[in-house]
Amino acid sequence: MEVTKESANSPSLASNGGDKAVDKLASDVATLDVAVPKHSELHESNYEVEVERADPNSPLYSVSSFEDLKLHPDLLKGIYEMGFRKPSKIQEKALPLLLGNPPRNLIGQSQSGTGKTAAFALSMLSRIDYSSDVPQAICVAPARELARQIMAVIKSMGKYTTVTVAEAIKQSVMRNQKVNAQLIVGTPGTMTDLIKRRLIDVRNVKIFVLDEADNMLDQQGLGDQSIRLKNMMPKNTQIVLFSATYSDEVRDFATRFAPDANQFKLKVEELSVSTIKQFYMDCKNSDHKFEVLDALYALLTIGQSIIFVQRRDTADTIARRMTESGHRVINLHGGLTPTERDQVMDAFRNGDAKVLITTNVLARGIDIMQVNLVINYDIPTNVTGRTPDYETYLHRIGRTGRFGRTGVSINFVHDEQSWKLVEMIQNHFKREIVQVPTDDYNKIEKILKKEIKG
Ligand SMILES: Nc1ncnc2c1ncn2[C@@H]1O[C@H](COP(=O)(O)OP(=O)(O)OP(=O)(O)O)[C@@H](O)[C@H]1O
Repeated sequence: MEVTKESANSPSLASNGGDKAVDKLASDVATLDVAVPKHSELHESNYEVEVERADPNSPLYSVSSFEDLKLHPDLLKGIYEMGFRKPSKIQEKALPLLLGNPPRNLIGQSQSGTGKTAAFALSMLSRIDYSSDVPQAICVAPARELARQIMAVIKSMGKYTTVTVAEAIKQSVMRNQKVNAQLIVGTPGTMTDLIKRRLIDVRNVKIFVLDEADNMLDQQGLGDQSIRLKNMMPKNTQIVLFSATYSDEVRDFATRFAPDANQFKLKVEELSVSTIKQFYMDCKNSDHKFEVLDALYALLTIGQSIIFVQRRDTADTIARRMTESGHRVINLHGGLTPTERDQVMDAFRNGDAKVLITTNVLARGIDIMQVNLVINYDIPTNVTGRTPDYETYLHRIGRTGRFGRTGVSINFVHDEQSWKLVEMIQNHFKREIVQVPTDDYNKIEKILKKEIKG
């Protein structure tokens, strides 16, 4: 099998494009490492991606180029400058359907970290009439951090267009100020509020995107807001839903929310990404979990990691105890103010902080290439605590292993119930969750280093 060469220094970049301006830009950017995050182990990471992409069964595999997808040359410039060379499978398959006329709704599903954001961002940017200064594309996501991240992607992709953009998240809009941007990304509460107060005029909206759509339709409050929002849009608005997961019930609801949609579905055994290795550690009791965490972080110095807990107060406690123990950690949950949340997220994103403790608020969508370890300090469960929250589990571990890179996830088990939950998760996704010892740190170090390095 031939391995596709895709490093940022590839000389063959955009060689099949017809547009001179794009070719020129492609050769200009060929020497730039624009897509390379500050702290990544670049060469190994790119190698992993190349190998993964050569496999036709990989969600990153595609036969076409971005030029084949008939994107506007200005958008091609933007995506090449981001370091993208070839579409992923979901981008290759969804973009032609999303851009077709008359516009048709879409319910998209693809594994975590496989480029869904670009698929809907490029669709929004392609649908806008740039001569008209009114809102035309609206996107909502369940958390402010995710909305901000989507906005950053849109700004990069749209860099060579004249698109005007705005964020509809708490504290982003001045009181009573009208939002005239062509493309608006936000959280459903603030978006609803601004539309209701006629600060966003939705009469010319052509495309309405729900990222993490299953979550947006499923959660009580969010679901009602999403329906309300949809009802505010013009009748012929193209509705686009994306997620890595749709439980059967949500899929049913989604097909009513986005009628007559083109659909992409994954089978359950395709859901988890093979490059994310899954482990569990058998702790003696809930106190022992902290000791194991503490010892683990005395070993781990590579890359960045996220520790997920179920409750805000646990996040605070773990953060305090880890700090007392001499580790540098940061902590983010819904109890912080918007400004605090932004500061914490920015510190993690730019690599100033290496260990982030958080709740499910960051389980979905957050894309930071250098995260190579996810710890489920608490296993995600449904309200009863008796069954796993399979979707949240998949999204949480999907914060690592982005776009074909390797990653490790470790589940902490401390009693029969949590052990059962892990077993149920293993059976559900049909992927092995391997035990690592809690008492042999040499062995743990070896296992983790091997997997984290790929
Ligand atoms: N065609 C491409 N070539 C190279 N990198 C890409 C390409 N498409 C996306 N990426 C990169 O892959 C990473 C993951 O993409 P993205 O965040 O869109 O994943 P996702 O499918 O939305 O994941 P999640 O389900 O976790 O939300 C991003 O860093 C993005 O820049």
